[in-house]
Amino acid sequence: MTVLTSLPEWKKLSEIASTVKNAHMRDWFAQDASRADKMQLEACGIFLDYSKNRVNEDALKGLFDLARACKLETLRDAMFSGEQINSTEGRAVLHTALRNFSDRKVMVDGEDVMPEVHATLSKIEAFTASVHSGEHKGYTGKPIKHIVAIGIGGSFLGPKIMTEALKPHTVDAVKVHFVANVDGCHIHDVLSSIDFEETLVVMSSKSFSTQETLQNTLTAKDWFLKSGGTQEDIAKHFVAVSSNVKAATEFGISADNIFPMWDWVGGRYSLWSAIGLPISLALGFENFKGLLEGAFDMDTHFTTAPLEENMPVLLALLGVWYRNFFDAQSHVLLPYYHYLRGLPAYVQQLDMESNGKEVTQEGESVDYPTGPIIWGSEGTNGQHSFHQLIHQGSAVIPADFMLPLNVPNQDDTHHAMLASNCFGQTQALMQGKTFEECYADLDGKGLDDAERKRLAAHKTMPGNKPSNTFLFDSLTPKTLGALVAMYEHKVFVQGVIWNLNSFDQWGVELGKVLGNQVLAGIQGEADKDNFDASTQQLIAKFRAANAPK
Ligand SMILES: O=P(O)(O)OC[C@H]1O[C@H](O)[C@H](O)[C@@H](O)[C@@H]1O
Repeated sequence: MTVLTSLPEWKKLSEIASTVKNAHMRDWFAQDASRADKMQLEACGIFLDYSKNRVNEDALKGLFDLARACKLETLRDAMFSGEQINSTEGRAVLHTALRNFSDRKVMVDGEDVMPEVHATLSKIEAFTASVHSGEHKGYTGKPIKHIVAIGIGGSFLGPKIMTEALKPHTVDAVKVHFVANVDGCHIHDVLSSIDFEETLVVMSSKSFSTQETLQNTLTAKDWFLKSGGTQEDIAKHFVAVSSNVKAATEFGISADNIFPMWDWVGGRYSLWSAIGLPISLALGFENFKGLLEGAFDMDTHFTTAPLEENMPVLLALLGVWYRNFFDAQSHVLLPYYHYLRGLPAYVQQLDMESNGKEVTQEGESVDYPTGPIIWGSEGTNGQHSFHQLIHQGSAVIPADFMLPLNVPNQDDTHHAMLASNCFGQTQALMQGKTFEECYADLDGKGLDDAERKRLAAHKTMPGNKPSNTFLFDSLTPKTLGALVAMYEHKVFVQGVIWNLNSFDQWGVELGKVLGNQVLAGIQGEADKDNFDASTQQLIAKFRAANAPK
């Protein structure tokens, strides 16, 4: 038995869960007219209605007791103060320092990192201004019109999805194109549509060793040189963001053109660092700063609000409740806002790369489920496809619905329909439709009783399906920053409860190593006996199809 499952708080929750499983939220709402009023929270411009969850007062109390038993507050403070909580890599975890607008010093190895953070922000601000004003010119004197942002994983998803979410704030001066996949089709499509004299490449790689990013940058460099640029002109057209300044300079990026980041910023937590440069270029520095300010507000809420009123803590505990006591295997995110459609993919990396682990901090196997599968897409589209499984499938799938109360260029009819679908879905999931209601609906349809019962069974929706609903005024940079930080802290809290190191990613690292070994096999530079029979067969097929004709 692990420490977690032997805690009395854990055992108590198991008992509470067995009672709660027999209750229906429909009845709770009928019995308590103030349920919705009691089960809501507001923080940093985000309103949360969590009343449509399968929790009563006992369950909530039990969950907060569990958080305290797991020393959540102590570990939270350890993260913020720069302790090396990433124990397998010996690193501090300080993405919160990147958006620290207080006077608080943040110490790493005895040194305050805030001056470096501020200097980098100033560099981003100045560079953004010089590109937007046309002061930074390409080597033929033309202003920059296109930014090709190359990166993958955390060096891609954050910048791309935040830029997309804040589309109404896009500047006219430049167009930002994101390239992640090593599939040559992607970079080809981008480069073939733009003029190299007006293009700036931003290469983002914390490690400066990621195959996809290096190759895409080499391809862009090759394109630039073949189009007519020279080696000396590269400085005006290529900049890099990396914590590995040595590798970046060796690659040919001039030292002045390197925006630094640090090993205490995890890849999936890096959009707040210079990895966010493409966001600043796409939206303007003030909007990038707005994101950071919103995240800082959420950090302040997370570190100061009592656990019972703490949004990330509450969300995390609800997630633990379903994952560990209701066997929920996944969690769905449903933004009812077209521009926020990428958020599920963003949170997918954040959550699954952080808590997709099965050993505890001490290296023991867990005896409880950990990180769920995160998925989702924009509403209302999903209603016409996968929502079926959320309504009537056999698994519990907790859902996060989110809706801005106002949108840019608002068409009131469209917007009212969007909202009504969002709210209607949460209502349908909670209430369901009983067999008796469905049976009654089939009265007078000329069916015999057996057929009427058979059809009613198919139409019955059990309900009792949990959801959170988030509302915000409109999706400003600040609100988005707060929303993303809220999910970051939710993931952190779950990592604390599950006693995981949420900040390494050894599974992904192995994939990178094996990918390079197989590449050597494909290029005929590795002994085939290095590979299992299946992989040998696949390599052979590929080599045959690509053999010189
Ligand atoms: O920024 P890079 O060093 O190129 O890394 C890019 C990505 O690589 C890996 O896949 C990691 O798991 C991600 O967390 C990281 O964001």
